[in-house]
Amino acid sequence: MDTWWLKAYPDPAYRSWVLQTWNTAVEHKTDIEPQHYQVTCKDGRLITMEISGIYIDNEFLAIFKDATQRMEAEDILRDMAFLDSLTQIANRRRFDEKLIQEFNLSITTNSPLSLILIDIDNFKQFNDSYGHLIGDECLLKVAQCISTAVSRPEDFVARFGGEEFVVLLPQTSAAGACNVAQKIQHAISELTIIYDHCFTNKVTLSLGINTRYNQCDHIQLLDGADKALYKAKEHGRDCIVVNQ
Ligand SMILES: Nc1nc2c(ncn2[C@@H]2O[C@H](COP(=O)(O)OP(=O)(O)OP(=O)(O)O)[C@@H](O)[C@H]2O)c(=O)[nH]1
Repeated sequence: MDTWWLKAYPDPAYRSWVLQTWNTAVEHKTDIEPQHYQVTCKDGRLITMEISGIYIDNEFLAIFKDATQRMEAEDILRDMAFLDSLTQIANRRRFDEKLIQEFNLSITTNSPLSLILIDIDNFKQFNDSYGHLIGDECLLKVAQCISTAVSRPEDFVARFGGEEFVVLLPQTSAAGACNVAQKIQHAISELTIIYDHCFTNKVTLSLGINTRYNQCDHIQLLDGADKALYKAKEHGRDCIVVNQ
């Protein structure tokens, strides 16, 4: 049995936590609620077991279920619910959740929070010239460019809808957000999309920035970025505007 414990739970800290959970249940003669444990198989594979225990007349009945496949399926479903299938970045639903989380965190920690709303310029014309498939490829490449330009782990990129993207920048002032917006513009200026063996016209973006200010709520934060984006379009596109 000791050898089994060593093999199934090679990490000493994790093994001691699992043992403690089980020993406590045995001591208190209580059932063990189903929990997931990472168990190492004989061949070294790591699987997730759902393990529960029922205490019956001084005996303990342990129930082991391999939950690996179910959890993988759940991961896929979660990804499908929160990932945009075309661009493989977070979707609008995920962004809406994240915005509220980060907004509340920025109030609690009294730190700045900036948001960049991005729209591909004249995308209707792009689709009309090259077709929807190349349009879709363009959206995927723009999403990749934005994600690569945004480097800090806490920064968050999502497809806002259609040809619009959004970047959420925790702990970032308006000046910092401008730097990120410039990096995105630079990355896009180097973007190439091939149509019929030739490069398509250059893709450009309009970007609107807003930073959380006192008394504003998360809707106003988004609304301010939208107003700035509208101004960027009015100013002739391919530019960055900060909401004042
Ligand atoms: N290929 C493709 N096109 C999309 C997708 N979502 C939105 N679009 C297209 O994006 C275009 C957006 O057009 P408009 O809202 O007129 O904006 P625009 O042409 O970019 O003009 P400005 O924003 O003013 O620069 C429309 O033609 C939509 O059909 C998509 O998933 N794939």
